[in-house]
Amino acid sequence: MTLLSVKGLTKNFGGLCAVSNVSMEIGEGELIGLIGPNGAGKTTFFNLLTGVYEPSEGTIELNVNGKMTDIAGMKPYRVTQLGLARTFQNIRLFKSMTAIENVKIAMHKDIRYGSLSAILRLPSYYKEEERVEREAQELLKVVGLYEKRNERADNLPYGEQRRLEIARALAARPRILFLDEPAAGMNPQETASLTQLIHQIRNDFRITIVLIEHDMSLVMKICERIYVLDYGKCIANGTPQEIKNNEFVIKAYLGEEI
Ligand SMILES: Nc1ncnc2c1ncn2[C@@H]1O[C@H](COP(=O)(O)OP(=O)(O)OP(=O)(O)O)[C@@H](O)[C@H]1O
Repeated sequence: MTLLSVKGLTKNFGGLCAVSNVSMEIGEGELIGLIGPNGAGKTTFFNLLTGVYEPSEGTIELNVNGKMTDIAGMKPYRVTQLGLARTFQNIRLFKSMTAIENVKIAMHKDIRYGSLSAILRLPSYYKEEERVEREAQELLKVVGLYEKRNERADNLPYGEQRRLEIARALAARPRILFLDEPAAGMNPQETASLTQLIHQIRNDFRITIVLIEHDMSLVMKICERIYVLDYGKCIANGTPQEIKNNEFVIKAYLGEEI
């Protein structure tokens, strides 16, 4: 089943065409890689899908209860409500909050008590707070940060901050998770364990994942399909094997190992 359908997506910044006529079909449960040299337009593409930018041209349709719905230009909070969550290339945690507070704050959209219950501290308030606490703890276990749940986010090593961002994105119960360079700044061991984690999340949470990544070992190991951007254009898409052998891709990465 098609979950997200992107057609002819284009974004111009003045005279620069950062994303040019890109189309992409994403099926439910797929794990898709988006690669390309620096400045190819990958983050801009994510920003268009998650409502940060309005497209200059093109359509973005999300399957909402079986109906393809145009989400292009919708506000980011609305896009999140419809089931798209993301992490950022430059980590955006609440630095002075603890790990668990960072996860809990992302659950606000489905908190089930009213403001009156909160002010009067009614039983429904405590019950709901317990549920949120329990779910946040479970998510921290998934990403391997349960023991560090009470540490401030900015005291965590870089690799753990990236994992915390993933837990926070999962707290929004997404249908599609967009990961922007999740392995950036990680050493080879951290990257290997992150690779496993992403695979496990896709299988356990039964969600669709699209990731931007420069680490080819990660991309080639877990992505079922890969799209390649170069100067804003999609120059190839296919299985990891097809991408490895694609002459346009080899040219775009001239001299680099794919
Ligand atoms: N808000 C903006 N205003 C003007 N130009 C922008 C803006 N955002 C991105 N660009 C330009 O658009 C092009 C694509 O940038 P983008 O960040 O999407 O590339 P990328 O593939 O994610 O790169 P990297 O791998 O280095 O993160 C670049 O030339 C960038 O300078």
